Amino acid sequence: MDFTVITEPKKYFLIDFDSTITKVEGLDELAAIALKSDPEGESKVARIKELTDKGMAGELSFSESLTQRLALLKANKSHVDILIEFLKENITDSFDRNRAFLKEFADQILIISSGFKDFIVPIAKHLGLKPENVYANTFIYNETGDIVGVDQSNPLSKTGGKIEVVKFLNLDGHVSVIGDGFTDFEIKKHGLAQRFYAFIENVERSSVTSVADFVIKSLDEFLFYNQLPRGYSYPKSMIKVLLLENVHPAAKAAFEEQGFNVEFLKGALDEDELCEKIKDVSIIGIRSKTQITKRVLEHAEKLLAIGAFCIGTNQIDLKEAEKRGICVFNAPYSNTRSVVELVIGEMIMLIRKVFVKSTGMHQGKWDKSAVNSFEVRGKKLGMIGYGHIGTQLSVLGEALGMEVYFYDIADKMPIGNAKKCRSMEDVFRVADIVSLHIDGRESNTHLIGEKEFNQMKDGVIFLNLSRGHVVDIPALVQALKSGKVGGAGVDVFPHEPKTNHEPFKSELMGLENVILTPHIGGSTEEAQEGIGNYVPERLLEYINNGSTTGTVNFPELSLPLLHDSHRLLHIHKNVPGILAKLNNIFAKHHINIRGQYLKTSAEIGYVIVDIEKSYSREFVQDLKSIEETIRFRMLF
Ligand SMILES: NC(=O)c1ccc[n+]([C@@H]2O[C@H](COP(=O)([O-])OP(=O)(O)OC[C@H]3O[C@@H](n4cnc5c(N)ncnc54)[C@H](O)[C@@H]3O)[C@@H](O)[C@H]2O)c1
Ligand SMILES: O=C(O)CC[C@@H](O)C(=O)O
Repeated sequence: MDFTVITEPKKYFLIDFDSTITKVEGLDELAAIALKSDPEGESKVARIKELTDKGMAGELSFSESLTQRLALLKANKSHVDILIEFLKENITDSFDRNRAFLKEFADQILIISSGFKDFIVPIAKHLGLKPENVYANTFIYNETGDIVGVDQSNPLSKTGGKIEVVKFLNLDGHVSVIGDGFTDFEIKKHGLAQRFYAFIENVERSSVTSVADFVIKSLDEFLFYNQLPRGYSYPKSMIKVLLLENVHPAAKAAFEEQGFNVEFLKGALDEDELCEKIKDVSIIGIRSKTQITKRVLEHAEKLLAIGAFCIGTNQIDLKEAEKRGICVFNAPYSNTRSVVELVIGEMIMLIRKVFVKSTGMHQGKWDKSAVNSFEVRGKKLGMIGYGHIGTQLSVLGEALGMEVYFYDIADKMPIGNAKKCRSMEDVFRVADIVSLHIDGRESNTHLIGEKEFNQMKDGVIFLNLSRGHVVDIPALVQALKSGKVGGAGVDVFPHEPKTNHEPFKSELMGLENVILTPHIGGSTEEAQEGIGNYVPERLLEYINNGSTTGTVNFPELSLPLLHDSHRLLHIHKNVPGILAKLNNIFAKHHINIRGQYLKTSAEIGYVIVDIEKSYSREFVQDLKSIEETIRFRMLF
């Protein structure tokens, strides 16, 4: 073989091809293409894959694995052409998004592969790499184009071939090897490279990762560690996302698609567990059970954003999060319809005594009677809280022929014929059905107690699908037992089990005409899917672009997409003079500003500056060292 000896420049990147530059093993895919119409094709392909794995894991000598695979493969030139097109569609994601690096460093990037030049060279060209830097095997074809063997004079067709090739290249400089196989590690093992990076974006082999200097989930990580030009400012695979409380799988998929490192847990975590778990988490997704307290936030050194996969955010210390520069998002609309439908269903069941009758029937009791069973038509529906849910219920209630009354601490415009009341008491005095739709702010704790129940009509139907702590439960129990409240639907409780495996306990259990549901007002497939898409979109917009659209605790800014610039995101304490300090640093370093955005709240300021791509490390250091800085990020 005639290998050109490269001595310049000083840094070399030796990269494996199969399952590293592409998502798949070329020879396995060639087998699948060639054996597509072979009746024993599937078992042959499986056998070929098994042999590939054994070769890559070092369990079978490479030449043995190659010989056995080729014997099973009945391929020809036309199959190779199909394979090339297939591989173009299956470039590993992080290689695809870092084409700029591949092109810029093409002279220093060498593909060292036991695969075949026949398909590697076209892919290398496709990525802007140099065909002359591809070291790989070649097929031997007969005159009709069938693959009949491999060029045996090529050292790469033999066990230890990669070592021999790299020895021959005699590279004078710092050599890094990136690959998924044991034979890649062997280059380093034989002293021919300074570092071996086990590449696990496509496949992870413990025999390889256990011997690696670094295990990298993507090329982004390699480029980040080595401070090389890259498509992402920070590798997404190094950003940990923790999703709790069984949020919809769409959320997990949304983060994984972009290469984030996602951990998904079905239940909630208690404060101690969360304090431990949150230390290396950058994004957390929760529902209503996980309490993100001040103490939890004190442990959350890396946390950038919180996603509440629900409406309520009272489980999060929003002020503390803001102070720490952690942006919180929720899903204000996606489950409102589901709650409203459950309220309607429950009030009909309760006012007709359907639930009591059904329970009786299960015990063999036939009670055909109209006594104390009513229609909702013409009844007065009283709501406390007239927000997203209250207003929707107002419309559906009127559609059922009810008269709607509401009280809200904020000045809300009545929808349809709904009547605005001046106090809760005004609502209680008239309503046949009282439904709570207030938020869970702390001051609403025990908003409804003995005094409030006494203000209601005798036999009133009472519904709480808002938050558990807003009702004094012993007072409700008393009101139900005395008959003051004729029936109740309760979906939310002061203490709710963390998971489906924990038992539920409440003084409301066993009472007549009481529907208890396990906080499922928003738990429909439709609502959960909607939330599972909506919240990750907001979180990703923030992480990738800096936009805080829809935040519940941050200055809200919708930013244009980043184009041909670097974006600086500076979160600081809102005290006078910060903008001047920032601008002085820009002036000192002669930075050309392309766009600047600022929004403040009483507590913090959020400044975004888009600048030209060239600037010094000292400039970044100066920005970070502004005393009032809470958080600083760069995006490109
Ligand atoms: N059961 C469930 O599964 C479920 C599902 C979704 C929402 N929720 C809960 O339902 C509640 C309402 O949700 P939303 O989307 O309509 O919220 P929202 O923020 O749109 O509306 C809440 C309204 O309550 C008003 N309010 C707050 N305190 C009040 C008080 N003391 N007196 C009168 N009005 C008061 C606010 O001004 C606001 O208009 C929230 O607590 C939410 O967490 C529960
Ligand atoms: O799904 C949940 O855990 C909470 C649902 C509901 O209470 C909400 O706030 O949206």
